[in-house]
Amino acid sequence: MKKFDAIVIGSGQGGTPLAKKLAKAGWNTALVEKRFIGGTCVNDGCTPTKSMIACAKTAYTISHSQEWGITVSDYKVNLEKIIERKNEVVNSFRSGAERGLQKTEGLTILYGEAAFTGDKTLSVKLKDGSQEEISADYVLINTGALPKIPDITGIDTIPYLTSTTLLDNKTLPSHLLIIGGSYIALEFGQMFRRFGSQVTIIETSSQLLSREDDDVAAEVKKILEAGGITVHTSANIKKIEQAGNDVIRMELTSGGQSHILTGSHLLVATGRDPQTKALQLDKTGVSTDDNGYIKVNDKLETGVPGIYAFGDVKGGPAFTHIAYNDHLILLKILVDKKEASIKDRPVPYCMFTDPQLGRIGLTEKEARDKGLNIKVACLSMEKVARAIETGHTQGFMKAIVDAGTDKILGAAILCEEGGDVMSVLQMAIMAGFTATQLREMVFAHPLYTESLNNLFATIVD
Ligand SMILES: Cc1cc2nc3c(=O)[nH]c(=O)nc-3n(C[C@H](O)[C@H](O)[C@H](O)COP(=O)(O)OP(=O)(O)OC[C@H]3O[C@@H](n4cnc5c(N)ncnc54)[C@H](O)[C@@H]3O)c2cc1C
Ligand SMILES: NC(=O)c1ccc[n+]([C@@H]2O[C@H](COP(=O)([O-])OP(=O)(O)OC[C@H]3O[C@@H](n4cnc5c(N)ncnc54)[C@H](O)[C@@H]3O)[C@@H](O)[C@H]2O)c1
Repeated sequence: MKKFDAIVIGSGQGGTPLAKKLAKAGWNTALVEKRFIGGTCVNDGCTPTKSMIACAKTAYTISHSQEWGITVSDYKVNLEKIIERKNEVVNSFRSGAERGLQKTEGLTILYGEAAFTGDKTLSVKLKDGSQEEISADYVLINTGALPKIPDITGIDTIPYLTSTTLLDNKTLPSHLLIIGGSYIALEFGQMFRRFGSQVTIIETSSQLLSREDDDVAAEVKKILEAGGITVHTSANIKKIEQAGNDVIRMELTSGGQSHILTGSHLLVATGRDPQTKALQLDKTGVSTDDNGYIKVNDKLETGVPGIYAFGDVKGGPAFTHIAYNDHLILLKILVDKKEASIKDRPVPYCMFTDPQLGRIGLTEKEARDKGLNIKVACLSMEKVARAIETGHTQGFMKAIVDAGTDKILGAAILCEEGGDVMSVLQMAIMAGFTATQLREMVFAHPLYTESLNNLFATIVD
């Protein structure tokens, strides 16, 4: 049995930098990865989707070029080329990360699947079929999540797609049915609509993006529908079946009415399940919740001292920047021997539809549910100079302000580059700036951020 100081399982956005930095700090470290270096973000998530969304935006701009006074007589979407471009970006990110790991002294990479045999001992089924037994004082689990498939009658009889397999599907769907109405459904839905597919989104909740305020969700729905996407909310899918070659038939109710939909392809985008099964956690004292997520405390430690879990596999917000921040917290605790915790850290995020939805802090609903005395600032993008000049007037900016302290509690920025505008507000929140300070701050003209002056002017009594 080979003995290490630390074993990191999974090379996601947390595991890769953590393994590298532990080794650089002098820890004899092993990194176990069963698939590709880089994990979900690089291989199946952020990188490939954002690369393809950029192509979809180009197609959209060309198809609407008349609005800018430019005539383009013809254009064609070449999905194979788009996938090729996406693969080039993914491969460059993956091989860059792999090279960085390979040249790190004190780091052993094991390409295989890890399973616990005891609290601090693991068996790795290597890709060449052999087995390696390893142990360490510290085991750090970063095994991520996989698409969740809901229990719907007939779903197992059809060749459904997931966010992973759709990325390499070289046939443009004539009609893409999408189950789910959150980030994955909306980013892929708009992307494929812009590539030329007919798209229908089927969501079980009463609104898209069920965690967001209803006015934000309604505006997103309006924008998607204006782009030609059909949306069913409050949907209950009764049955799915293959109804002949390339025809998928779905029976559902939505809004109290029965519907029969037919499509050429089906994307299942109903959330993700943690990758904990293969780990054989029953050989350890590590416990999971009812959904299989590993239970950790605010310091990311499981019930077994020395075993930690971080990133998506621990549950909570599933974003790359959260997995990355988890690794920084672990480094502080393990290497620097300092106090650090995930408690009360900001959780910004951005949905990469067009326009983007940048989000930070409390929603209006969350603030009201907490009984806070708030003011709500809201500015339509139709009143923003930069948006009018560039022709991006869909959406609005909204901020929640504490009526007593004038401090900003949260924001939803639904506009072109909404993620970046949200990040400016995130820094303002962290710095403790007031709404009045932002209303009076000098921003360069004509930027989207300049409109923060006008956004906060909407709540002046
Ligand atoms: C389509 C899509 C788009 C997304 N877009 C965004 C976005 O724009 N912004 C954003 O912030 N987030 C986005 N996300 C979420 C983001 O990708 C994840 O939150 C992030 O990748 C989680 O990283 P992680 O380090 O927890 O795990 P992962 O990146 O999932 O890595 C886990 C790794 O562990 C390996 N592994 C699992 N089990 C074992 C085992 N037993 N032995 C060895 N190795 C194992 C896996 O092969 C994998 O490589 C997106 C996700 C998807 C699916
Ligand atoms: N831009 C980003 O940051 C980004 C982009 C994509 C994914 N992600 C991450 O990936 C994770 C997974 O995303 P997701 O969109 O799959 O999951 P999600 O958990 O956010 O949403 C799943 C949606 O599917 C719906 N649903 C579940 N079962 C259904 C059914 N039977 N019929 C109809 N609808 C059903 C739910 O009500 C929910 O709206 C997210 O947690 C997110 O953090 C992030």
